[in-house]
Amino acid sequence: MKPSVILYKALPDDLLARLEHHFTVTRVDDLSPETVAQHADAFASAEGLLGSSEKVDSALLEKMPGLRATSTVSVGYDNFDVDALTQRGILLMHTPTVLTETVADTMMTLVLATARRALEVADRVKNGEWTGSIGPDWFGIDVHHKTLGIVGMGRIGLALAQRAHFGFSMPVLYNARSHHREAEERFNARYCDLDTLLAESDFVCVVLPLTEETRHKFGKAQFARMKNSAIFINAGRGPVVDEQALIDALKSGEIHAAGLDVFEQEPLPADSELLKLPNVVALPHIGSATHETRYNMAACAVDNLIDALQGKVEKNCVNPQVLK
Ligand SMILES: NC(=O)C1=CN([C@@H]2O[C@H](COP(=O)(O)OP(=O)(O)OC[C@H]3O[C@@H](n4cnc5c(N)ncnc54)[C@H](OP(=O)(O)O)[C@@H]3O)[C@@H](O)[C@H]2O)C=CC1
Ligand SMILES: O=CC(=O)O
Repeated sequence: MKPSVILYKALPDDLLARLEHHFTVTRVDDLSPETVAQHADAFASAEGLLGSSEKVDSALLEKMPGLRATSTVSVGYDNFDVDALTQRGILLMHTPTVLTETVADTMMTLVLATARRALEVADRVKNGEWTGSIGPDWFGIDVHHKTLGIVGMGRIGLALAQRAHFGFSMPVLYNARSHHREAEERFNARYCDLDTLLAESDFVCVVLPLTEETRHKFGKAQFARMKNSAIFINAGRGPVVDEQALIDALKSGEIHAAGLDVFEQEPLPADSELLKLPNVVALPHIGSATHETRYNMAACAVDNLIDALQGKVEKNCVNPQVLK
């Protein structure tokens, strides 16, 4: 008999067929208690779980006593209680690498859009305000040759450094828990403590995972250390930033602008003060959202689950200690 799997995300037809070739698949809309109760037998017998953007915690795991592997269609895994999974001997698989270049492109989009005020002035054109030669109140600031600070020099940070160094001749500063020789040798990146990076960067680009150490790592004190001309970019996770402190810093002129792909609450509430600020570019968490990359992530997640349930895990495992 094929192992049973719960699927809580829509997949392209060919990938669904691949999954169904290996497993008996129960498709659900979400992992809410109501959905779990409605499909109680399927959850109770499931050996695998595949999807994204839903909390997987102890309460859910209680309902899934046969679970052996979870596979998320994302690289970030802050929605998962990793300790609870590991204690129960359940593998957690994720999708690093396949989305790296696309997310770095998104970050560069935010750098350019904020610096050149692309959305703001495009709106003026649409509103019929381009009625003569534009003046300095339409101007932006240069990106090329400015200093770009990267907080989180992992896979995506490295791809961002490549773009900044080769594409825009930008000096690159970085901060992470450890030194990254590849970034230093290939992109001339300079390791800094966080305070130095904040003080010296024209663009502060954050691409950190959400953990207990990174939650609210950026607050009033960090924005105060930045230049008044600094532009703050966040494509890691919203709660890495104290959003109210960011709003205050933007309103008071402590920093110049912000480009954000992630927020403390997603979707961003329509009444968020961020949406009222002309110096904010807010994107709806589209870091990896291209047709090609989202397909590749889904394919990776399907293959990861097949590998995990067949005992063939060689990569993409968050808690490999379960295998020992
Ligand atoms: N907006 C979007 O759509 C997307 C957002 N993301 C987010 O980006 C994150 C990073 O992805 P990726 O680059 O692949 O991950 P990596 O694991 O490759 O990189 C993470 C980096 O963060 C650093 N880091 C972690 N904790 C700390 C800390 N406490 N202090 C300083 N640095 C720290 C790591 O340091 P060290 O190298 O020293 O270990 C590493 O350099 C994901 O976890 C996810 O949250 C990812 C994809 C899309
Ligand atoms: O936010 C997206 C991810 O893959 O993590």
